[in-house]
Amino acid sequence: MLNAKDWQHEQERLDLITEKLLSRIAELEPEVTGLSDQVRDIRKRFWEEVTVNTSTDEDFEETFYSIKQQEAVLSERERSHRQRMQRWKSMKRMLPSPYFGRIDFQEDGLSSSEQIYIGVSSFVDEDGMGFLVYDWRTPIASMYYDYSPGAASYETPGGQINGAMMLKRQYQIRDGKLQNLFDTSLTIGDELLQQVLGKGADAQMKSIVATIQKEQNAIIRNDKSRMLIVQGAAGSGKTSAALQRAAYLMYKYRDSLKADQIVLFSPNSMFNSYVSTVLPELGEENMQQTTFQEYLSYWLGSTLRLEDPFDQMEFLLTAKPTQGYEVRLKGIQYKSSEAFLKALQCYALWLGKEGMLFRGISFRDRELISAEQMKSKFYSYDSSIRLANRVVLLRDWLLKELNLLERKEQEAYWVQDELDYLDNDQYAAVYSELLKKYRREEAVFDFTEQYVEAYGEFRGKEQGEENVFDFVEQEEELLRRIIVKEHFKPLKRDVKKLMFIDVIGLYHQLFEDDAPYRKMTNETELPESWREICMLTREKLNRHELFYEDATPFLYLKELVEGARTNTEVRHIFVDEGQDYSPFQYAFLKKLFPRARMTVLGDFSQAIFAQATNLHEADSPLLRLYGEDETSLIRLVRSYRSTREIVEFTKLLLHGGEEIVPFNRSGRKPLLLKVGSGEERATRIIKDITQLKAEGFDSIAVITKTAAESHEAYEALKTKGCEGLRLITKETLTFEKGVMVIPAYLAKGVEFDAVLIYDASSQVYSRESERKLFYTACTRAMHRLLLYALGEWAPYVLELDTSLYELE
Ligand SMILES: Nc1ncnc2c1ncn2[C@@H]1O[C@H](COP(=O)(O)OP(=O)(O)OP(=O)(O)O)[C@@H](O)[C@H]1O
Repeated sequence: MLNAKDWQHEQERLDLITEKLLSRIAELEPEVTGLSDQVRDIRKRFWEEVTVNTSTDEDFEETFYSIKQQEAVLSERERSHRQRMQRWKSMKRMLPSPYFGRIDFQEDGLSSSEQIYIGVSSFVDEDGMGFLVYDWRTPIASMYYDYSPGAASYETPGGQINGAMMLKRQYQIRDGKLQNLFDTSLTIGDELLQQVLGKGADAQMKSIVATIQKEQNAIIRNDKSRMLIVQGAAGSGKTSAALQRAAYLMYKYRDSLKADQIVLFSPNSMFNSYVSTVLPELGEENMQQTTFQEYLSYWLGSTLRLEDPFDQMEFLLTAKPTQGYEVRLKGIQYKSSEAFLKALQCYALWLGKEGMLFRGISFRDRELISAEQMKSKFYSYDSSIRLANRVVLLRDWLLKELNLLERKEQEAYWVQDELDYLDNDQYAAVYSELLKKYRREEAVFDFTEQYVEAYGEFRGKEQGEENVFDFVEQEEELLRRIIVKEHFKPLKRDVKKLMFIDVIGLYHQLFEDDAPYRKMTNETELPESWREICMLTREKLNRHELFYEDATPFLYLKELVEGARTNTEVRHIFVDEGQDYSPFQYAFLKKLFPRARMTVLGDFSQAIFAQATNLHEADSPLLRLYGEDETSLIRLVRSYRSTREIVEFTKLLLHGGEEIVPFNRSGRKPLLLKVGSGEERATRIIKDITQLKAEGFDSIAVITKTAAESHEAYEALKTKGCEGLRLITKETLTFEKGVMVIPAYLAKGVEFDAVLIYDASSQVYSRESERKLFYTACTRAMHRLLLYALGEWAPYVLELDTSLYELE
């Protein structure tokens, strides 16, 4: 056990490290500022230092090397400045709490053990030889997360190092003062973890480096698999593990991996703000963060109005179970499936033989090139050439045709009209623009020869009047060319953007009827109500709109026809809330980022979208995406977010199907309250919120099923005088502490001190398909969970054993 002497010894060491840090920071300070001045200075005087002389070959060579040398000096200074700056910043960040852990490790064959202190960055002794603090991401530090005292080992590039861990100690240090010390045995610091988890929710997610658990460490440091799937219970630290993993990868591959080569797909923009501080807290730059919806909209551009996933969700949650509802649901399921993906691939093959649709090119109400002409040209190419390559051939042919047509067009009447309408100033402006362009970039014009002639005439005119007539003639011809060229520019631009392909028509064509669909796609098993699905899809497309479930297939088809627009820069993709993506969307991501590794984190028990993907069962399409050998699956079953009482309650909402082990932190049982009226509920909720605030909870969410219910709840609570209440909608960009009303699907991934389920009655939650949404809402609670019902309880609550909750 720790005694006063140990404590004193540790405080002394801490003081020593703090002193060293302070002195190194002070030492670097003038250098850091001085160096940036130097770099600025060199940049400014760059050309003063090089002698530019190109008279002879030797002079030229000398100039060349002088520039090269100056460049090298500059980049060396810049690099050294960057490095020092980073060191200086990391030491400043370490100062309040230089380390959080220590292990004493004796390597096999050595006679003594080494004390290894672990912190958010490394801190090396002045002589550069010894580590005073090891970065948590170093190989040796991994033992801190993986072992209890006893036999231990770690991997290095040179092989495995074995030995014995004699001690494992944890520290809580604040502002350079030792607050607490724990020697741990079995798991790391249940005591420290208890303290960390007992705290209140924050507006921003925190890093967990001091208390990473062994199974989380396996996720963080896994760099073998192309695909890493993490199926983890609610609150098991999936998001946390993902963020520390990004930090780990940036450290391990710091020479080759930049922050913008990692992309995180998150469930919504508010979540992005919630997690955005973790990496900077760890001294790393943020990775790229986006949502799948954002990505789709970006690629779709303005061609079609895209429904957003939350509107899709709202429809599914609020629509009555009419036939239309069932058809939409069936459509979503089919369009999300691998079967549809295969159907589209077959469709693309079929298009290689027949059925391509083009859009004719028109100009001033005349068709210049018809769709039929394009089609016959397209199918005249060798059929063994890939579809997308034939599209390129057609594009080049169209550009040539347009050049010919452009030349012909110069004689058209409308050109004469435009010429007549040019006033003198416009003439002069066009002409002087012409001159400037000519001088700058002769090659811009493909009629240089004539221009030079005209230019010559112009000079002639300046010298004498004889050549005026010639010049005017030339000038008119040039102006005609310019006028037509300007008008043809958008046509050519559209051709370059492949807008002559009727992608909407191609997608539409798929949904025309039963028999053609089978023929075009080789599909044998059509979903139920296929005709109705077709009709619904066509109606939407005719309005130039796209259902959310159609967006990925539409873009996929576009890629198949036009060729893939892949991103080869991105090396790692993280997909959080991965259960909410369809197999189709995964296949699309893989195609878009062919050089990236993928980390998918999710919980099938929280699958709230109709297109959900099971992440870990044997038949999961995710396991097939990169093949078994390239795939690792890690399961997290321990839940850290909620108290044991809340976990026990929520776990049984799922019939105990998933294995979930609560972390041993106790609190009050969930409270169930039946209310007689909406007014009574509002009054009671306000009273409960006041009480919760008085107990010190400052992040409180009233969770509803839908956005519509959120509005209703917000109005009801406001009318009754609830102060400081915020309404969270899909447009909300930042996550803040306080009291809020939020629909369950937007609360995904975030957490609150207390959660109040606005209406847990069977009037609101009755469908079996909404069980997971209800579960997701309840699992957002860290310390307190309160449920209200106007009428009978939802069936999932009625099934529960009454010992799991308090009733009022
Ligand atoms: N090793 C850990 N040390 C300290 N806190 C942890 C640890 N692991 C998880 N937590 C905390 O548990 C909470 C839940 O973590 P996180 O949000 O990462 O879980 P999740 O699995 O993504 O949850 P969900 O799927 O329910 O959204 C967070 O407050 C996080 O800080």
